[in-house]
Amino acid sequence: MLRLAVPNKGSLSEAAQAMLKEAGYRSRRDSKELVVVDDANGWELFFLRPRDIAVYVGEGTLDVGITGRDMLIDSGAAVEEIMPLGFGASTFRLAAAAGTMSSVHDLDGRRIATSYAGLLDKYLSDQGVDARVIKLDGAVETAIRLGVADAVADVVETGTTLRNVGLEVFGDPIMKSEAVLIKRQSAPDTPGVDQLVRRFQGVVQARDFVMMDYDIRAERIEEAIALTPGMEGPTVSPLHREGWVAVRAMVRRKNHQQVMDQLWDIGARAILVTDIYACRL
Ligand SMILES: Nc1ncnc2c1ncn2[C@@H]1O[C@H](COP(=O)(O)OP(=O)(O)OP(=O)(O)O)[C@@H](O)[C@H]1O
Ligand SMILES: O=P(O)(O)OC[C@H]1O[C@H](OP(=O)(O)OP(=O)(O)O)[C@H](O)[C@@H]1O
Ligand SMILES: [Mg+2]
Repeated sequence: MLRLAVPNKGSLSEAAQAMLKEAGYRSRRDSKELVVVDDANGWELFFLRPRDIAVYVGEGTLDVGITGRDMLIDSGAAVEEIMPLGFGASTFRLAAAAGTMSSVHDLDGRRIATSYAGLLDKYLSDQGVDARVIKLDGAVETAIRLGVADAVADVVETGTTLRNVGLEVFGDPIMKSEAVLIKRQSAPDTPGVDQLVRRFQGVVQARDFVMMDYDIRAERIEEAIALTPGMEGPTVSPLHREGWVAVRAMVRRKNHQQVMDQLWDIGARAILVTDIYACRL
């Protein structure tokens, strides 16, 4: 049996379980279940804190894990990224009371609160800044108000948490993160892990693309193919109506409305867009 680590709580937990389910793996019945055996696929799933996952995988006790890229870097564990998973996007940033700081160099000799001390230490030394890092477990935004720190370094997604306590980001973003699949550094490829990666890639692609079907006059087909080139090339089939063809192609979800506008302008009609339930490209 291969072993996969899945976040048991926090921002990545639900999305990671949804991905496993879509990829055909068992998920847990309730949030108190810490180990799930998926006999059909030959995997044991371990539900662990996202922060600990890189450590377990780095020690070689688990084959692969799902965690945040920021947590991977923060852990300093001997792990490497196999693939990004397309959820849990966030940016790791510096913040301070509005108008008080403008660059990382303003932090020289100051105190910075964070729950990502490994990541912050590395950034400060790369930037040649000598500051004191105060390691906290969470809710670090409050540390400034309570006089424990002059600035914070934390995950920002919508910015709501910072705004609520009157803080503002400053300096360059430290890093962009998202959920990633990880393995131990230079661990050999195994068929079971390759299969999991292919399934996850299928889920990411099924979410990224839609299927587009439309009818168009045969003489406009080259223009249409330029707009919807598909993967290996679109499927073009004859229509019962003389001089018309039907086209079927995968299109990036985020562009699909623009593509529909452009197809309409060159005379395409009966344009249909459907979700892709699963795929292997
Ligand atoms: N608001 C958010 N939006 C998107 N991703 C986030 C957000 N907060 C954290 N993350 C990401 O989720 C990952 C794990 O963070 P999370 O907050 O779940 O862990 P934690 O702080 O250890 O757990 P908890 O918050 O339950 O104590 C990190 O990679 C982080 O970048
Ligand atoms: O920009 P926003 O959308 O407001 O999200 C960012 C917040 O989300 C996370 O907190 P979490 O809920 O994980 O609590 P924690 O600080 O205890 O980890 C993170 O630490 C920020 O506080
Ligand atoms: Mg958190």
